[in-house]
Amino acid sequence: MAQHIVLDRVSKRFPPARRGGDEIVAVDDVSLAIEQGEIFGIIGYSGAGKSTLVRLINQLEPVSAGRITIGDVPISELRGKRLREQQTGIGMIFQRFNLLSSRTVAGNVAYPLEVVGMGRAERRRRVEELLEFVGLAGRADAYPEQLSGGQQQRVGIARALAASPQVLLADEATSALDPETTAEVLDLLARINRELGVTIVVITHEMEVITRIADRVAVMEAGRVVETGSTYDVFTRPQTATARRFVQTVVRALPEGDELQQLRAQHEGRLFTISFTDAGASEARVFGALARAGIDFNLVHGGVDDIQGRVYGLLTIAVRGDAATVDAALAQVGAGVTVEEQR
Ligand SMILES: Nc1ncnc2c1ncn2[C@@H]1O[C@H](COP(=O)(O)OP(=O)(O)OP(=O)(O)O)[C@@H](O)[C@H]1O
Repeated sequence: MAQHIVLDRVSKRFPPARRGGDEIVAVDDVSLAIEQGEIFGIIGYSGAGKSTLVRLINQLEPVSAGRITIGDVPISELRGKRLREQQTGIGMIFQRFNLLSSRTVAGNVAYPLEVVGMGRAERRRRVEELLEFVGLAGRADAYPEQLSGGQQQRVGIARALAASPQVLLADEATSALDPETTAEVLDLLARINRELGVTIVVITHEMEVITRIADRVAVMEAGRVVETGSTYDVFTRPQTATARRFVQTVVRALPEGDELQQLRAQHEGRLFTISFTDAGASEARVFGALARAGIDFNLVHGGVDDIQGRVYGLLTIAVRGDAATVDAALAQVGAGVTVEEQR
């Protein structure tokens, strides 16, 4: 796939909050290549620099160092009219929707089209088409306050798509929504990506957003990108402590410390952890091998997760029976499933 948004050693520094204080390095020497047509997630703790990074991509903030290109346009080097032209090719949606309360739904969606000077009749057609696309065809004359949060975000999305952008930036776009509405908005973003081929960058602290729609993910910490990879790889094999902490909130982790002690106290026998990815293997092979050998076991921890539609299993079982028989049975399990004893 072609590279679409490329950050080359980008930094953003803000002046110190107080006189004599330290300069704030919000983004610190970040290099990143986001591919054409992918959904790219950015995660990290509050203050890690995610919002700043996104504001650099659309140049709401100038970079302090480095270079950003979108397609073949060096956007970080443009100013004035040429920058504004490029910015219309980048849509943005926000956590708080940022709609104009004095304008109707149609008026909000039309706003960016008025700014670029599109004529009234064409504008009307485009607004209709956009509202249809986001599933709000009947609500053109409503005011934002008459809509649910999910509907307001769909207006925000229609407005962001108005100028047919090639890039859509979503800054915590579902963080103010309930789980059901979040799922609807994520489905809409996935559809925009699939049907319109728009490259989407999502910043979020909600890991479900990433496992549901992001093809790849970057983990930020203190202004730096500390880890990047496919969502599946980062979530099944996190390399940094920060990534591990995020991943564990959605993907079941191995029992450790107190939890492991408790499992030992509650269950007789040896504890084994079974892990497998989506290469056609599953826990059924382990269960089958134990059952055939007449070995008694039960599932005590973990489960099977879905990451971007792919399976990841990490489960712990307590196994009772003669040690040699258990070892022999587990030796039969074969490739694709890893079985490890928790000692
Ligand atoms: N305009 C600004 N002036 C000064 N400091 C800023 C400005 N914008 C951001 N910062 C600082 O830069 C750092 C990164 O902030 P940023 O908002 O990008 O982080 P974030 O990861 O998006 O966090 P959150 O999820 O809380 O928004 C923080 O220390 C923040 O206080």
